[in-house]
Amino acid sequence: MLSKRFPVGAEDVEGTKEIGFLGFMPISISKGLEPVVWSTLDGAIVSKVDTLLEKIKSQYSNLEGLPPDRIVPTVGLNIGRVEASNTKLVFWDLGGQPGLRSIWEKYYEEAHAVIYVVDAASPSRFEDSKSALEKVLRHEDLQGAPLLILANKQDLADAVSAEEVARYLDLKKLDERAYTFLAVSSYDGLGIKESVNWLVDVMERSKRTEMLQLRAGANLISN
Ligand SMILES: Nc1nc2c(ncn2[C@@H]2O[C@H](COP(=O)(O)OP(=O)(O)OP(=O)(O)O)[C@@H](O)[C@H]2O)c(=O)[nH]1
Ligand SMILES: [Mg+2]
Repeated sequence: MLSKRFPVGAEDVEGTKEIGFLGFMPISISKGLEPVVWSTLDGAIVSKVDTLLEKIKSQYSNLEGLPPDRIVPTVGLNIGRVEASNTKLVFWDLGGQPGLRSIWEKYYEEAHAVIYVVDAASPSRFEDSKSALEKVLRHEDLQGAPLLILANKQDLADAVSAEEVARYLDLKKLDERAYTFLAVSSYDGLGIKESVNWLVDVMERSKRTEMLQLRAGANLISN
């Protein structure tokens, strides 16, 4: 279904179910600098998606993930493929810097679920996280998509809990989609398996997954 628009597609692996695609919607701000300015590599860049994706990949394969000091801010798109609970997952990691957020919506239509990563150790950025996420959720192409919000960086002493992130984000009108807030650390792996399990479970039961699979089948037939 994706192959026309994206270089990534769903390949079949024997014994696995194709469950689909997840949008990683990171928030990352370059403190007033132009987003594509690479000098923001000094740690001013905020949230932690590549690091998280590498951790997920290493937990679900025998391969070592990239070490955090080799990870640079995402300017285009990173793709991670993982097999968990006999289910094949494809993660799209999109850059979170403000100037890059406009490309997120190109991926909404075909996303089965959304993971939104918040830097739980940076409360000063919660307001921006909240407004960017509200915009994501208002988009009609993401209707009914399950939402996993991760309070990342739990290895840091000043990180707030998932409950506190939930309170700060104070999301309204989420009742039509499955969602949850979970605490994770992309450094030590806390909460990662629980997060992936939640996603797989919810996606398997989601009407949106059903709708996307039907549409993919119809596209195959018409081609
Ligand atoms: N302490 C701690 N630092 C983290 C964690 N996850 C990521 N970082 C650090 O946060 C910085 C940014 O991480 P990235 O993974 O590049 O974040 P990103 O959201 O992909 O950033 P963009 O690609 O710019 O959207 C890096 O310095 C990481 O090492 C974590 O769980 N704990
Ligand atoms: Mg990134």
